[in-house]
Amino acid sequence: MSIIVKPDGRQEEQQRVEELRRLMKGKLATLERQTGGLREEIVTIRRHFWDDVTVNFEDAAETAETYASMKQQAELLTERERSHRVAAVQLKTLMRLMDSPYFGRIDIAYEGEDSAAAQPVYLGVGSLLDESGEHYLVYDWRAPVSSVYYDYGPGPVRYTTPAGTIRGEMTLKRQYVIRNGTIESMFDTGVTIGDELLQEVLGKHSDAAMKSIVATIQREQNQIIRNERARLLIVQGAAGSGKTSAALQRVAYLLYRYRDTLSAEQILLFSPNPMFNSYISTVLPELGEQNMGQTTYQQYLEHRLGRMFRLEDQFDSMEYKLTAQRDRMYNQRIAGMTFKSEEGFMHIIDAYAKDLMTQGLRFKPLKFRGRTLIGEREMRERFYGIDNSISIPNRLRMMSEWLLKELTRLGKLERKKNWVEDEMELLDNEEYIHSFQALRGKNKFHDASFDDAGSEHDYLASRIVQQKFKPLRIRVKRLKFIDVPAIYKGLFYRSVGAVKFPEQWDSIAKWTVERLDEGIMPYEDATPYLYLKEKMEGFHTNTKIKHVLIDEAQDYSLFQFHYLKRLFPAAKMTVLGDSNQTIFAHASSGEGFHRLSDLFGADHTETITLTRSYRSTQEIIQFTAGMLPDGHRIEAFNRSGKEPVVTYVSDEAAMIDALQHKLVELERSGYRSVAIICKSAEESRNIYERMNNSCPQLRLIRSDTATFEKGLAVIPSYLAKGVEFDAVVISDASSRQYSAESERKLFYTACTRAMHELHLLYCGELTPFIQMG
Ligand SMILES: Nc1ncnc2c1ncn2[C@@H]1O[C@H](COP(=O)(O)OP(=O)(O)OP(=O)(O)O)[C@@H](O)[C@H]1O
Repeated sequence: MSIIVKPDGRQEEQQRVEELRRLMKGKLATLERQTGGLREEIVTIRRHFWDDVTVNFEDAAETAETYASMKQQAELLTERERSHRVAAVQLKTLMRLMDSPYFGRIDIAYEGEDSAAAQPVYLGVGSLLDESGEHYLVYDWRAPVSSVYYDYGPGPVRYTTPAGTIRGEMTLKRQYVIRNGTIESMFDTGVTIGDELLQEVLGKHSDAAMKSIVATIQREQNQIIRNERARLLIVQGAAGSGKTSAALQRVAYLLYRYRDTLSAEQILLFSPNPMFNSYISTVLPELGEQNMGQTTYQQYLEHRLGRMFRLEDQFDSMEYKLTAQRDRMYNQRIAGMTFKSEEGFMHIIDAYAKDLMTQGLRFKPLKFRGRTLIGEREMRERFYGIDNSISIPNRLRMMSEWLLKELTRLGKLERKKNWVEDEMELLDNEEYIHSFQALRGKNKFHDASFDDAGSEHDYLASRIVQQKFKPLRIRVKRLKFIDVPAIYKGLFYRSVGAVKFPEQWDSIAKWTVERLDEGIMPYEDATPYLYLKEKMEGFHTNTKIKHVLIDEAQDYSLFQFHYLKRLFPAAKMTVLGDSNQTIFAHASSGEGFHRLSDLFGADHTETITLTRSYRSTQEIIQFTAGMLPDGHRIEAFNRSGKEPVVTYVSDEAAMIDALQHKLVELERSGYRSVAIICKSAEESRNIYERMNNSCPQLRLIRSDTATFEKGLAVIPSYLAKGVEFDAVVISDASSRQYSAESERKLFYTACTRAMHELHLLYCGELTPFIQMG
C-alpha cells in the first residue's frame, strides 16, 4: 500500500503509520550520516583553514590572490555550516515525528473535484515529505491548509495561502492519539476538535511545565494564533480559557509563517513573574522552535532605570496593599498608585514637558576635583538661549556639543594647574616611552631631536587632563548633565491648575518626593519617571522587536501600555488578559485593559473573546463563576470532577491541622501538584513556618522563585496567577481576608488555579464572595 493513498479502516491507518516510521528511520539514518560527515568536514576546514590559503602580500596582485583564496575557504565553511544546520533541523523534526507522526487528518476535495476524489491531509508537529521530495506525507500544523482542521467541520471549507484563497469540501475529519508508533485511539469528529481527546488531555494530572496544545486547538484560539492583520490584538478570556497557550502557539506560528524574515529574538514576551517564565519555557522547544525573548515589566524597568534608584518591587507594592492597612499613609498611597497609573497622569506629564520647553529644566553642574567647571545656571541660560521652537531632545544634543567644546577649552586651561605637575611626577617609565612614541608618530619633535622637553611636557599634560576629563565627557555624551530626578520632583511642586487631582494630592506629592530623596523609586512612579526622562532625552526605541506579547495584561495600566507602544514602534502587540483577574493596586480598575483599543485606533485593533474555560472541572468553574457579576458568561468545558469543599475550622491551630490533613489526602489521590494559596506573602510565610517540620517537602514560593516545580507548595495569591495546580487549598477563605470589593478578583484568581480539586478552609465568617447553594 502506498502511503499517499487514502486508508480507511484502523488497520490500514496503523499500516500507514508503520510505513511512515520505516521511511523516517531510513531518513534518520541518512541524515545522521550526513550531519556526522558535515561536522567532521567543518572541524577539518576550521583546523586547516590557513593551510589551504596562500598568504602573500608582496604586491597588489599577490594580495588580491590571497584575499580571493581566503574568501573561497570562508565560503566553503559557511556553506558546510549552513548545510549542517539545515540537516540538524530536519533531524530534530524527524525525531519529534517518530513517536507520533501526526494527530489529525482532513480529506479535502478541491473546488471542481468530485468528493470521491478527496485527498487526505495529515497534520503533525512538523512536516514530512516522501522520498521524491514532492508529496507531503505530513503537513506542519502551521501550514496554510492545516488551518482548515481547526476552523471547520466536514462540509465546505476555505483557507488562505500566500497565492490566494482556496476552496473545497471536507469529507472527513479524523483525530488520532498515537504513542510509540501505535494508534491508541482514532475517531472521526464534527466541527470542533472532539471532546473525547480534550477530555483525555484535560483530565490528566499536571506537569511541571506547560504543554503545547497543537492537537486540540479550538477554533477561536486558532483565530488568535493565526491573526496577521491586527497591529494590536486584544484577547480577553476567562480564567483557564487558553490565553497563554494560544499566545505561545501564536509565537510558533509566526516563526513558521515568517521563517525567512522573523527570528525568535525579534519576539518579546512580557510575563508576570520569573517563575512563570520557567513554567512556559518548554512549550516552544517542544514544537521545535527557539524560545522568544522573555522578560517581566519589573526587569525591564530595572534595566531602564539603571543604578540611579532602588526600584521598589511590584510585589512589594502588592504586599503593601494587602497587609499595610494600618499604615498612616495607606489611603493616600493607594490613591496615588491609581492616579499615577492613569492616562490622565500621562497627560499631566505631557503638559509639564511642554512647560519645560520655556522654563524649569534642571541641570547638574559639571564638577571636577571638587570645583564647578560649568554651573547649573550657566547651563540653564545656555539651554533657554537656544531657539525654543526646537524640541528639548534636540536642544539637549546641541547643549551636549557645546559642553564638549567647553570641556576642550577648559581642559587646555587645566593643563597649567599644579595637580597636573604632581600627576606627571607619578608617571612611570612606560607612560613616558608611550608618549614619546606617540609624539614621534605625530611628528611633533623637531629635527628628530630626542629631548624636546617642551613638547613632551605639553603632550603629557594634555594626556593627563584628557584622561581625567574622560568621565566628564562620557557623562555629557550620555546626557547625564540633565537632572532628571529634580525635574521629576518638580512635577510634584507644580500648582495643580485646572487638572483634577485626588484630594490627598499634597500628601501624595510630599510622600513621593521623600521616597525619591531617599533613593527609592516607588513602583507606581517608575513608568511616569521613565516616560518623562525619555521625553527629555528622546525615546530609546527598540525597532528590532517585531512582536510584543503581554500576558496577564489586566495588571498593566494604560500608562504602561502607552509607554510600551513608544518603546517598540515597529512591533505588533498581542495583549492577553482577563479583567476579572485584575489584582495589582496600580491597575485596580482594570481601566487600562478596557480602554486599550484607543491605543492604536479601531482600524488597527482586533479583539477576540474567549469564554470557554478548559483548566478546571465543571464543578470548579461553576463555583468560581458564581463569584463574579458576569460569571454566567463563562462556559465550562464538559469535564466533571468533585464539588469544591468548604470547611470550617475553629482557630488557626485547627487550620494548620486541617491543611496537613488535606495535603496528605490529596497526595494520596496521586496529584502531582498541590498548592496552598494564601492571600499574602506574609500569610504564606507564616503557614510555611508552621508546617515545615511536619511536611518537609513543602516549598515556599516567593516573588524571586525562579522555577516552577511539581509537588507541594505554599504560594501567595498574586504569584499564582498564570499557573495551575492539580489541587488547590485556599488556606483562609474567611471574610476577614476576602471581603472588600478589591479582594474579589484576587480571591477569584486564587480559586481558578485548581484543575481537579478545590478546597477552602475558613475561620470565623465565610467570605461573602462564595455563594453557598
Ligand atoms: N485547546 C486546548 N486544548 C488542550 N488544552 C487546553 C486548550 N486550551 C487550554 N488548554 C489548557 O487549559 C489550561 C489553561 O490554559 P492557559 O493557562 O493557557 O489559560 P489562560 O487563559 O492563560 O488562564 P489564566 O488567565 O487563568 O492564567 C492549560 O492547562 C491548557 O493546557
